Amino acid sequence: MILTVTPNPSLDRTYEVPSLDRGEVIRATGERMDPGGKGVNVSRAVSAAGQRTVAILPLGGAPGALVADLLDAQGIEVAPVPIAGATRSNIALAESDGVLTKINAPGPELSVEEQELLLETVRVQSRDADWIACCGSLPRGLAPEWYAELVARAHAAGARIALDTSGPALLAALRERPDVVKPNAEELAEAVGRPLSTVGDAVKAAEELRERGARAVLASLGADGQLLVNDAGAWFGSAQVAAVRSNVGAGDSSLAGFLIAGGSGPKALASAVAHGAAAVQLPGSVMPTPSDLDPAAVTVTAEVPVDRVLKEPVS
Ligand SMILES: O=P(O)(O)OC[C@@]1(O)O[C@H](CO)[C@@H](O)[C@@H]1O
Repeated sequence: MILTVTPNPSLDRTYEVPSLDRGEVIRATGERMDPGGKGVNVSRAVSAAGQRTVAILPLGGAPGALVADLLDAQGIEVAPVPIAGATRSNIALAESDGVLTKINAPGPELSVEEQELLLETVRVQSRDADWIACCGSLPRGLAPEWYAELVARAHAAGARIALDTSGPALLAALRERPDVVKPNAEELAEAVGRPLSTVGDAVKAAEELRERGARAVLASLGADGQLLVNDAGAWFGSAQVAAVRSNVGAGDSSLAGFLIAGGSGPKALASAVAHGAAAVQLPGSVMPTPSDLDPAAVTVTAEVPVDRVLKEPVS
């Protein structure tokens, strides 16, 4: 079973607009609502793959009730933590030329009691978890060390941890040796405090995260592909993608692909790449089902193209 923890979930609202004109009233040509937050998306992708998952998330207010309804409609098992504040709504503005602008709200503040209940819910649910995926930003009230605490507790209970977060929360958690961390290129560059211009720069940054405690690093490099670095070596994976529709949730789909394929080694990387490539070709944060995957379009190699210049370098 893959357990996911999303401390700061969201009601994701996507508006399709012809173009973004600042200061103008913009009439949307389409809109959709998805239950969101990175761990929630991982659960949606795991469930779409036919594997068991439970999503732990604080839920409150009308947006929280909507998120619960949407997850229920998708058949996702949820362990909700009721909170007094209202779950945030995150907005995505998708322009017709494919450019997407996202506005992520800070989310509600969790009281000390709610934080405790969240940790207790993780403890109870983690009993039959093979993996616990801890994903996304922390809501107000949770200290940057919160994920570190969660990793320590989960390891003590014998579970493996996949962590997808950024900034101080990522850095603080490294010392507890998460089994895999999943930064994107920006998060990787931020973590090591230097720009990334080549695939080799990303390999060096991933090695540095391993030196600081991560057992494995699964880094998504956007259109360039994905990198897996662990104690056995480094692999690079990429896929042919016909047309990108939305990259919202693509990293979450990748992490789900990685975990459902065992969570280590090149086969899991190939599954991560296939899931990420399928997700970007679907609208909003729709997660792929097995029929959306095209494993034949995926290449994974141990000959990492270290000199390759990134299409989307991080300065
Ligand atoms: O603010 P965070 O927690 O970093 O990210 C939240 C979020 O952008 O991540 C998901 C896509 O990965 C969306 O469903 C959601 O809106």
